[in-house]
Formats: sequence, C-alpha cells, structure tokens
Amino acid sequence: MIKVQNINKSIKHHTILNNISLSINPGICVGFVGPNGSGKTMLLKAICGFTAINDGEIWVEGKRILFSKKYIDNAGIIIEQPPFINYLTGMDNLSILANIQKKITKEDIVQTLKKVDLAQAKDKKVKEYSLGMKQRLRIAQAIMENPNILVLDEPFNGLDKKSVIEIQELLLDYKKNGVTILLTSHDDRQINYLCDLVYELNGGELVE
Ligand SMILES: Nc1ncnc2c1ncn2[C@@H]1O[C@H](COP(=O)(O)OP(=O)(O)OP(=O)(O)O)[C@@H](O)[C@H]1O
Repeated sequence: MIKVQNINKSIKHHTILNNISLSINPGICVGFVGPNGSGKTMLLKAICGFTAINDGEIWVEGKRILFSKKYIDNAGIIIEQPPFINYLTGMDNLSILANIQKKITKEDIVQTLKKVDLAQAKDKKVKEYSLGMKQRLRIAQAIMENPNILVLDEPFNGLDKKSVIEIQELLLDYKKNGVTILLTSHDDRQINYLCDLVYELNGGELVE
C-alpha cells in the first residue's frame, strides 16, 4: 500500500506539488498523466524518497519515506537517465547494478535481458545501442530484481510499436503477479491498456 498524505513541494517559492493525497492498493497499475511540467516526475521522485517535500507524509508498505534517510524498498525504478556506462556492455552494466544488492545471479540477468529482447545484444557496448535498446535496458534494470513495486517515468519513450506491445504485455504479467505499478505516459493508449486508476496532474495539483 502506498499512501501520500497532503504533500507539498515548492522550489524557490514556485509550487511544484500542491497538497497531494492519494492511496494506491497493492497489485494495481496507476497512471499519472498531465501536461509537461505538471509535476508527474516530481511526485514519483517524492514517492521514492529522491526529493525532499516541504510537508505531508509518504508511506510505502508501512514505512515512512524520508528524503536522504529512507528510500522506497523493493522497487524497480525508471526516473530520468540511469547511469549506464557507455563503454561497457549491457550485461556488464546490469551486473554492476545487481552487485549492489547481490539479490540475483548473472543467469537471472540473462533471463531478464531475454524478456526485453536484448539477449542478442547483451555483449554489445551500450554506446552501440539504439535509443530503443537503451530504453529496454532501463526496463531490464527496473525489473531484474523482481521488485514489489515498479515506478516507471515514461517507460515507453523511444520504443517502436512492436516493443511497446511487448513491454505492455510484460507489465501486464507483472501486474497479474501482484506487482504494483506507477507509471507516467503521454500516450493515452498505454495508460488505458494498463492502468486501473488514472490521476491527472495539472500545475502540481491532482485531479482523479
Ligand atoms: N530541479 C528543479 N529545480 C527547479 N524546478 C524544477 C526542478 N525540477 C523540476 N522543476 C519544475 O517542477 C515542475 C514539475 O516538473 P516535472 O518534471 O515533475 O514535470 P512532468 O509533469 O514530469 O513533466 P514532463 O511531462 O515534461 O516530463 C516544472 O515546473 C519544472 O520546471
């Protein structure tokens, strides 16, 4: 369960998030939509504990999220660019990230790369990846440790039609297996296909 209670965030007197409250039951897919600059990314960052809020509370699976003290646990996250090392292979990049928590093996990573159709390219350097391949690698990074929660900011960016369909089906499978998914997208088709609940943000305010 994710609970956001009356959170506010402003930067230099500019309101970014305005008194936002919401609750998300486990195992559902929630979409966040709204114009550029409406606060979608900032809200996801706050839920992960990656940005400070001015007031309000955020609770995820019974733990209070506090910027720089308590981050979200057991979550696969795509927010902004992950720090891939361009001169290393896709496999090596994921291995370095997996080595932080040591939850999964090399074989698990290979299986994940298969799921996002990157098995053939696993030993290619990331600098040789196309935009869509890098995006699929970001998705692999988010799902590889079998998280309970997926926080995905624009996960379909740069993907061609076939990849969009494959990743949609992949996310649907995760949802069926009880994973809670929070995602943003500017494309209503993906939102309508995947989401059980959609929140619209406008000028930092939430409209359900
Ligand atoms: N580091 C920052 N310093 C100051 N303002 C910021 C910073 N990051 C974001 N903002 C502002 O916060 C507001 C919300 O930005 P956010 O990135 O959350 O929008 P978004 O809804 O995700 O937009 P998009 O659809 O373009 O991704 C915008 O007005 C943006 O200019």
